[in-house]
Amino acid sequence: MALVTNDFATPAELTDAFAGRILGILQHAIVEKGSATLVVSGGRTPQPLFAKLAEADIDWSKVTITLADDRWVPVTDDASNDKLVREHLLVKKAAAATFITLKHDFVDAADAVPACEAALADITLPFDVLILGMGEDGHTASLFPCSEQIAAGLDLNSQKKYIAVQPTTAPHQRMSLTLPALLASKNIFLHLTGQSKKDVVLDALQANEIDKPIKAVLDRATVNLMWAP
Ligand SMILES: O=C(O)[C@H](O)[C@@H](O)[C@H](O)[C@H](O)COP(=O)(O)O
Repeated sequence: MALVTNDFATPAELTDAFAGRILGILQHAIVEKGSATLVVSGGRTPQPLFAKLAEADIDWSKVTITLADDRWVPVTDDASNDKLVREHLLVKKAAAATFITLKHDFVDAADAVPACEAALADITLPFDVLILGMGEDGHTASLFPCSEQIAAGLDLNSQKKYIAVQPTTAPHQRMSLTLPALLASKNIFLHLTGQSKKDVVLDALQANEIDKPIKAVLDRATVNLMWAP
Protein backbone atom coordinates (compact mmCIF):
# COMPACT_ATOMS: atom_id res chain seq x y z
CA MET A 1 0.00 0.00 0.00
CA ALA A 2 1.33 3.53 0.61
CA LEU A 3 3.36 5.58 3.02
CA VAL A 4 2.29 9.22 3.13
CA THR A 5 5.10 11.13 4.76
CA ASN A 6 4.33 14.29 6.75
CA ASP A 7 7.61 15.84 7.94
CA PHE A 8 7.65 18.68 10.45
CA ALA A 9 10.53 20.94 11.47
CA THR A 10 10.11 20.36 15.20
CA PRO A 11 8.27 17.95 17.52
CA ALA A 12 6.12 20.89 18.66
CA GLU A 13 4.97 21.62 15.12
CA LEU A 14 4.34 17.90 14.65
CA THR A 15 2.23 17.78 17.81
CA ASP A 16 0.07 20.75 16.80
CA ALA A 17 -0.55 19.55 13.25
CA PHE A 18 -1.07 15.91 14.28
CA ALA A 19 -3.59 16.85 16.97
CA GLY A 20 -5.50 18.89 14.39
CA ARG A 21 -5.60 15.93 11.98
CA ILE A 22 -6.86 13.55 14.66
CA LEU A 23 -9.47 15.94 16.00
CA GLY A 24 -10.79 16.61 12.50
CA ILE A 25 -11.27 12.88 11.90
CA LEU A 26 -12.91 12.32 15.29
CA GLN A 27 -15.23 15.30 14.84
CA HIS A 28 -16.24 14.09 11.36
CA ALA A 29 -16.96 10.61 12.71
CA ILE A 30 -19.09 12.05 15.52
CA VAL A 31 -21.11 14.11 13.04
CA GLU A 32 -21.36 11.22 10.56
CA LYS A 33 -22.20 8.31 12.90
CA GLY A 34 -22.59 9.75 16.36
CA SER A 35 -19.41 8.24 17.77
CA ALA A 36 -15.68 7.90 17.17
CA THR A 37 -12.94 5.47 18.15
CA LEU A 38 -9.31 6.33 18.82
CA VAL A 39 -6.60 3.72 19.37
CA VAL A 40 -3.38 5.09 20.83
CA SER A 41 0.04 3.63 21.54
CA GLY A 42 2.15 4.12 24.62
CA GLY A 43 5.80 4.89 25.16
CA ARG A 44 7.42 8.33 25.34
CA THR A 45 6.58 9.82 21.95
CA PRO A 46 2.83 10.39 22.32
CA GLN A 47 2.84 12.27 25.66
CA PRO A 48 2.88 15.83 24.19
CA LEU A 49 0.21 14.80 21.68
CA PHE A 50 -2.00 13.48 24.48
CA ALA A 51 -1.69 16.79 26.33
CA LYS A 52 -2.72 18.70 23.20
CA LEU A 53 -5.68 16.41 22.51
CA ALA A 54 -6.89 16.58 26.12
CA GLU A 55 -7.47 20.34 25.79
CA ALA A 56 -9.49 20.08 22.58
CA ASP A 57 -13.10 21.16 22.55
CA ILE A 58 -14.83 18.25 20.84
CA ASP A 59 -17.62 16.09 22.26
CA TRP A 60 -15.33 13.61 23.97
CA SER A 61 -18.38 11.88 25.48
CA LYS A 62 -18.92 10.42 22.00
CA VAL A 63 -15.32 9.13 21.75
CA THR A 64 -14.06 5.71 22.84
CA ILE A 65 -10.33 5.46 23.41
CA THR A 66 -8.31 2.28 23.77
CA LEU A 67 -4.68 1.15 23.53
CA ALA A 68 -2.92 -0.69 20.75
CA ASP A 69 -0.96 -2.47 23.44
CA ASP A 70 0.06 -2.38 27.06
CA ARG A 71 2.70 -3.72 29.34
CA TRP A 72 1.41 -6.38 31.74
CA VAL A 73 2.11 -4.38 34.88
CA PRO A 74 -0.19 -2.82 37.50
CA VAL A 75 -1.93 0.31 36.20
CA THR A 76 -0.14 2.15 38.99
CA ASP A 77 3.25 1.22 37.51
CA ASP A 78 5.07 3.97 35.56
CA ALA A 79 5.61 1.44 32.75
CA SER A 80 1.83 1.13 32.27
CA ASN A 81 0.37 2.64 29.09
CA ASP A 82 -2.98 2.59 30.88
CA LYS A 83 -1.45 4.94 33.48
CA LEU A 84 0.06 7.11 30.73
CA VAL A 85 -3.32 7.52 29.04
CA ARG A 86 -5.22 8.15 32.24
CA GLU A 87 -2.70 10.79 33.39
CA HIS A 88 -2.10 12.59 30.09
CA LEU A 89 -5.04 11.98 27.75
CA LEU A 90 -8.12 11.24 29.86
CA VAL A 91 -7.87 14.61 31.58
CA LYS A 92 -9.33 18.10 31.05
CA LYS A 93 -11.92 18.02 28.26
CA ALA A 94 -10.95 14.51 27.14
CA ALA A 95 -11.80 13.14 30.60
CA ALA A 96 -15.33 12.68 29.22
CA ALA A 97 -14.15 10.01 26.77
CA THR A 98 -14.81 6.31 27.34
CA PHE A 99 -11.63 4.28 27.89
CA ILE A 100 -11.31 0.56 27.24
CA THR A 101 -8.39 -0.79 29.24
CA LEU A 102 -6.34 -3.80 28.21
CA LYS A 103 -5.27 -4.52 31.81
CA HIS A 104 -7.48 -7.08 33.49
CA ASP A 105 -6.86 -8.83 36.80
CA PHE A 106 -4.87 -11.85 35.63
CA VAL A 107 -1.27 -12.69 36.51
CA ASP A 108 -0.54 -13.83 32.93
CA ALA A 109 -1.55 -11.73 29.96
CA ALA A 110 -2.51 -14.88 28.04
CA ASP A 111 -5.30 -15.53 30.55
CA ALA A 112 -6.69 -12.03 29.96
CA VAL A 113 -7.18 -12.32 26.18
CA PRO A 114 -10.85 -13.39 26.49
CA ALA A 115 -11.53 -10.42 28.80
CA CYS A 116 -9.89 -8.05 26.30
CA GLU A 117 -11.86 -9.54 23.43
CA ALA A 118 -15.09 -9.15 25.43
CA ALA A 119 -14.30 -5.54 26.37
CA LEU A 120 -13.91 -4.64 22.68
CA ALA A 121 -16.95 -6.62 21.52
CA ASP A 122 -19.29 -3.61 21.53
CA ILE A 123 -16.97 -1.47 19.41
CA THR A 124 -17.88 -1.33 15.73
CA LEU A 125 -14.79 -1.75 13.57
CA PRO A 126 -12.99 -0.24 11.75
CA PHE A 127 -11.46 2.11 14.29
CA ASP A 128 -11.60 5.73 13.14
CA VAL A 129 -8.04 6.58 14.18
CA LEU A 130 -5.08 4.32 14.98
CA ILE A 131 -1.87 5.89 16.23
CA LEU A 132 1.12 3.57 16.09
CA GLY A 133 4.59 4.09 17.45
CA MET A 134 7.59 2.01 16.56
CA GLY A 135 10.76 0.82 18.20
CA GLU A 136 14.19 0.79 16.57
CA ASP A 137 13.69 -2.97 16.07
CA GLY A 138 10.65 -2.26 13.95
CA HIS A 139 8.14 -3.44 16.54
CA THR A 140 4.81 -1.68 16.56
CA ALA A 141 2.11 -1.99 19.17
CA SER A 142 3.64 -4.94 21.02
CA LEU A 143 4.27 -7.03 17.94
CA PHE A 144 7.94 -7.65 18.71
CA PRO A 145 10.17 -9.39 16.14
CA CYS A 146 12.04 -11.10 18.99
CA SER A 147 8.96 -12.78 20.43
CA GLU A 148 7.81 -16.35 19.86
CA GLN A 149 4.33 -14.92 19.28
CA ILE A 150 5.25 -12.72 16.30
CA ALA A 151 3.97 -15.10 13.60
CA ALA A 152 0.61 -15.44 15.38
CA GLY A 153 0.45 -11.69 15.92
CA LEU A 154 1.02 -11.01 12.21
CA ASP A 155 -1.37 -13.77 11.06
CA LEU A 156 -3.92 -12.08 8.82
CA ASN A 157 -6.23 -15.07 9.23
CA SER A 158 -6.31 -14.76 13.00
CA GLN A 159 -9.79 -14.35 14.35
CA LYS A 160 -8.31 -12.82 17.48
CA LYS A 161 -8.08 -9.09 18.09
CA TYR A 162 -5.57 -9.49 20.93
CA ILE A 163 -2.47 -11.52 21.60
CA ALA A 164 -0.33 -11.89 24.70
CA VAL A 165 3.32 -11.36 23.85
CA GLN A 166 6.52 -12.17 25.74
CA PRO A 167 9.27 -10.05 24.15
CA THR A 168 12.86 -11.11 24.84
CA THR A 169 14.35 -7.67 24.16
CA ALA A 170 11.94 -5.59 26.23
CA PRO A 171 10.64 -5.94 29.77
CA HIS A 172 7.25 -7.23 30.79
CA GLN A 173 4.67 -9.46 29.21
CA ARG A 174 2.55 -7.45 26.80
CA MET A 175 -1.02 -7.42 25.54
CA SER A 176 -1.28 -6.27 21.93
CA LEU A 177 -3.80 -5.83 19.17
CA THR A 178 -3.06 -8.32 16.41
CA LEU A 179 -2.17 -7.23 12.90
CA PRO A 180 -5.68 -7.82 11.54
CA ALA A 181 -7.12 -5.76 14.39
CA LEU A 182 -4.63 -2.94 13.75
CA LEU A 183 -5.44 -2.97 10.05
CA ALA A 184 -9.15 -2.61 10.89
CA SER A 185 -8.63 1.16 11.03
CA LYS A 186 -9.82 3.87 8.68
CA ASN A 187 -6.89 6.19 9.38
CA ILE A 188 -3.52 4.77 10.42
CA PHE A 189 -0.82 7.10 11.69
CA LEU A 190 2.78 6.25 12.52
CA HIS A 191 4.07 8.77 15.05
CA LEU A 192 7.85 9.00 15.14
CA THR A 193 10.63 11.38 16.01
CA GLY A 194 14.30 11.09 15.09
CA GLN A 195 16.10 10.16 11.91
CA SER A 196 17.02 6.64 12.98
CA LYS A 197 13.40 5.54 13.33
CA LYS A 198 12.53 7.15 10.00
CA ASP A 199 15.38 5.20 8.40
CA VAL A 200 13.96 1.97 9.89
CA VAL A 201 10.65 2.73 8.17
CA LEU A 202 12.25 3.59 4.82
CA ASP A 203 14.41 0.45 4.94
CA ALA A 204 11.36 -1.65 5.81
CA LEU A 205 9.53 -0.25 2.80
CA GLN A 206 12.36 -1.40 0.53
CA ALA A 207 12.83 -4.81 2.15
CA ASN A 208 11.74 -7.92 0.25
CA GLU A 209 10.56 -9.80 3.29
CA ILE A 210 8.73 -8.87 6.47
CA ASP A 211 11.70 -8.89 8.82
CA LYS A 212 10.24 -6.05 10.85
CA PRO A 213 6.63 -6.04 12.07
CA ILE A 214 6.08 -2.44 10.95
CA LYS A 215 6.51 -3.68 7.36
CA ALA A 216 3.46 -5.90 7.78
CA VAL A 217 1.43 -2.72 8.35
CA LEU A 218 3.20 -0.68 5.67
CA ASP A 219 2.59 -3.38 3.06
CA ARG A 220 -1.12 -3.65 3.75
CA ALA A 221 -2.38 -0.18 4.55
CA THR A 222 -2.02 3.47 3.76
CA VAL A 223 0.08 4.73 6.63
CA ASN A 224 0.43 8.43 7.43
CA LEU A 225 3.91 8.98 8.80
CA MET A 226 3.90 11.93 11.20
CA TRP A 227 7.58 12.74 11.76
CA ALA A 228 9.89 15.34 13.19
CA PRO A 229 13.67 15.25 13.79
O1 LIG B 1 3.99 0.02 24.75
C1 LIG B 1 4.77 0.56 23.98
O2 LIG B 1 5.97 0.78 24.22
C2 LIG B 1 4.26 1.08 22.67
O3 LIG B 1 3.03 0.86 22.34
C3 LIG B 1 5.29 0.78 21.62
O4 LIG B 1 4.86 0.20 20.44
C4 LIG B 1 5.88 2.15 21.33
O5 LIG B 1 5.03 2.85 20.45
C5 LIG B 1 7.26 2.02 20.77
O6 LIG B 1 8.02 1.18 21.62
C6 LIG B 1 7.93 3.40 20.69
O7 LIG B 1 8.05 3.88 22.01
P1 LIG B 1 8.73 5.33 22.29
O8 LIG B 1 7.75 6.34 21.82
O9 LIG B 1 8.93 5.35 23.78
O10 LIG B 1 10.02 5.34 21.49
